[in-house]
Amino acid sequence: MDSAIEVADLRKTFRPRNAPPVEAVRGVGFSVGEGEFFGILGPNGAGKTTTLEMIEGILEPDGGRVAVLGRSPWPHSAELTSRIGVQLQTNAFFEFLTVTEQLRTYAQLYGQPEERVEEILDVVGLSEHRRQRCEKLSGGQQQRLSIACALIGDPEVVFLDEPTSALDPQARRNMWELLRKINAEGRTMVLTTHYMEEAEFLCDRVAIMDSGRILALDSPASLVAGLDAPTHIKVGAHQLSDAQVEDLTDLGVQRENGTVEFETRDPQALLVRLAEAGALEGLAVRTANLEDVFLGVTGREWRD
Ligand SMILES: Nc1ncnc2c1ncn2[C@@H]1O[C@H](COP(=O)(O)OP(=O)(O)OP(=O)(O)O)[C@@H](O)[C@H]1O
Repeated sequence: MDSAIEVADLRKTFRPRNAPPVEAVRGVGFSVGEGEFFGILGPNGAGKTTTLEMIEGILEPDGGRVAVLGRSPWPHSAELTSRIGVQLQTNAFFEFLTVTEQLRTYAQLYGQPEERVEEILDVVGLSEHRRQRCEKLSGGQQQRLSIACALIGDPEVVFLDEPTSALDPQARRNMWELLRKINAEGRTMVLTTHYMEEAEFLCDRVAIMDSGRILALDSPASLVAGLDAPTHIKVGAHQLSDAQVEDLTDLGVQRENGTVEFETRDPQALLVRLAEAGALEGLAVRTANLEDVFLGVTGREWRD
């Protein structure tokens, strides 16, 4: 796969006037293949936005190299700008414009024909709201409009900074479907998120970032498989005597709020024995996920 983005040893330190310097990005490197859906996952303050802005050409790096479609994004080149799409923060819309007027303005800036506006309204599912003023849209609709602005120039690479923050779970799912569709058109996607589930659902590969560094990078499935973590099986505690719990315990057991949770490396055998004991009520099985990967690489619990 040819790469759309190459990043090597990227660094940025902020030097606020009345506060100590903040080393936001401390030597980050990765490449993103053409057509890949790439995610940067990390908690608040990990350095995701700073990294993204240096790749987009919004922020000048202190050190390291970035190439997007074979070109350096800093200083700005109009040629590169026309080939990338950057999702706007939703509060960055032109004031007092309707959805159509907003998109028409962007279409003109990108030298796109008028028809492109209708096309994009359809892609992001905002056709019905075309005459609505931007500030009157719901949170989810505003996020869709910001993605429409990023797509209007028909970009090869699309950058999304936490595109589903502040959305309710249903709107988030709808947004995931939209982002998948955009990626399926052959566009390279780079997304930052602090939602594990989002990274797991959307991304071909994920870089886990914390304190300005990338601590792990692979497909979500490989990151989880690499952990070799046990499976957790939970059932209602009232179904088992203490002796039975002791007998069934493999790696460990935890009791909480009327449940008993076993940790095991042989979930199949444990499930059979629980079935034999007639103790499957309230059954919940949890295999390892990216949360466990984060714990594994940082030693800290993940908090959204
Ligand atoms: N302009 C700035 N001046 C000073 N410090 C900054 C500036 N921008 C970011 N930082 C600091 O750099 C660090 C990384 O910030 P960044 O916004 O890149 O993190 P993030 O992973 O995107 O977090 P979030 O999910 O909260 O947006 C944080 O400690 C932040 O406070």
